[in-house]
Amino acid sequence: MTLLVVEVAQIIPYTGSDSIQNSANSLTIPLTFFDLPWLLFQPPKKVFFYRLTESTREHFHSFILPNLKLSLSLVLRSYLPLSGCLTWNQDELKPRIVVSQNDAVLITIAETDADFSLLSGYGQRPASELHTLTPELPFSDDAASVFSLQITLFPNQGFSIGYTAHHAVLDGKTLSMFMKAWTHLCKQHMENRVISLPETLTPSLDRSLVEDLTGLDEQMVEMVRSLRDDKTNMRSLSRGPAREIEYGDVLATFVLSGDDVERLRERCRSQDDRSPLHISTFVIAYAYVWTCFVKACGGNGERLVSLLFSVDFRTRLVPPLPATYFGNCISPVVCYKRKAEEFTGEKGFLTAVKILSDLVKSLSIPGMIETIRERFAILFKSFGESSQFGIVAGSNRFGVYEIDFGWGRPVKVDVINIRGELISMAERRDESGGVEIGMCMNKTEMDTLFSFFNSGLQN
Ligand SMILES: CC(C)(COP(=O)(O)OP(=O)(O)OC[C@H]1O[C@@H](n2cnc3c(N)ncnc32)[C@H](O)[C@@H]1OP(=O)(O)O)[C@@H](O)C(=O)NCCC(=O)NCCSC(=O)CC(=O)O
Repeated sequence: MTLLVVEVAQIIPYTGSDSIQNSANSLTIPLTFFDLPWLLFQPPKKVFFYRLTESTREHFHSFILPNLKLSLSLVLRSYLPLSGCLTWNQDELKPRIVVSQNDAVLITIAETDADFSLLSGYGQRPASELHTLTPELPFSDDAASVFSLQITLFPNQGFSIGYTAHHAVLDGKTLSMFMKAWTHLCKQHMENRVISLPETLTPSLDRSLVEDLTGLDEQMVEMVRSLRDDKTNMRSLSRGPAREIEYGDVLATFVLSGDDVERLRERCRSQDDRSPLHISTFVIAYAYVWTCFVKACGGNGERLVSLLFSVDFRTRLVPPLPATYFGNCISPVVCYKRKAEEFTGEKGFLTAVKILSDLVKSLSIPGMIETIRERFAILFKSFGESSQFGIVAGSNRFGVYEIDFGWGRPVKVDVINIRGELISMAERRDESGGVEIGMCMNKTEMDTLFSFFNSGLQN
């Protein structure tokens, strides 16, 4: 495939015709202890595919692109931090997001001759081609961009919107809310309606809502510093290199229908009717794909494996944060060092369900936030100690298939920064109750995984 960059534009938050309003586009907000550990992670990358019957170059450049750009500028007015950057001054404990007048979101406009139907499908797709649909997110020691976009035309087929975001600035829930807000304003603009965001899509930037009563900010900063490879610049905002995509890697989407989930739920109940299990769609889907993955990896059954997922604490804090809180309000929960053979036997799926069920149930135990630093520290220490470390990006609650700019819902949404046991999850596009699971690995491993996945559903 070839990808031609047509334009690199900067979109600044809309200020109207009144130049005095420009000063309203300046902002400084500190990171919280929820944000700080994510300085050590690679940025999330997602691609939304939109199929269009009319996607000639002419229509794309004269109609679609101007509407996307203008509505982006409009929505950035409410989502100012996205146009800024992270900085970490010598006299400050922690980094902050700084937005100055005329700061902008970098947007790359490209055109590709790749096969839209292939890349936006569910089967095995070349990971290297999918990666070309998301932009770089510039960073240096002194400053790191927060958010960048790439809009790619597949002439006469459709277009994709890919983003790369700084994880220390916002989590998946905020990113989904932003995308929905952008679509909301795009549709209002195209229909010549009054431009305004509903409360549910208006972010709350109020950092005073996240109280640090026990010095967690300082503890998190210390932890982040101790884990940096480069000890010469303790305030560096550089990140290590992203995991290389390997030649021959393919990304595929595994689907569990609502009926599949229900059958798997029944399988748990029939194997264990004593323990009160938390058998949500999320638990069933993660447990099922995890057991298939561990089986597909083969190898020594004694090897140690761990599994983790992120929890949204907005509704779990006392008092809760607004659902519209902008930033990170997530923290991982983990089951460490189980033997792989626990997941490969007849009761492997039930074992995984019980572990995940216990982790979800543990969330109601007081002290989850007070111990957040210790829990992250143990996590970072343990990364190298397990052969496989299951992690879920995304969620089956983000409603990504509702992200419709006015030309129809996306035909497909993919998390791109996944590989191996870092998997992604989303709800099904055309059915409530099911799940889509993204995975990326080499083709031979993927074939093996597919066969475990499909045969396991037929039992
Ligand atoms: C901890 C959890 C994973 C546990 O999920 P569960 O689904 O098992 O448990 P739960 O208590 O939330 O929901 C249990 C049941 O309650 C009901 N229920 C609860 N909340 C609901 C909601 N918002 N919409 C619809 N149903 C809901 C459902 O019936 C569900 O069962 P049923 O489902 O069977 O109907 C989740 O609560 C959570 O916090 N999810 C968000 C994780 C997150 O933000 N990840 C992104 C990380 S950032 C990232 O990765 C970057 C990026 O994305 O870009």
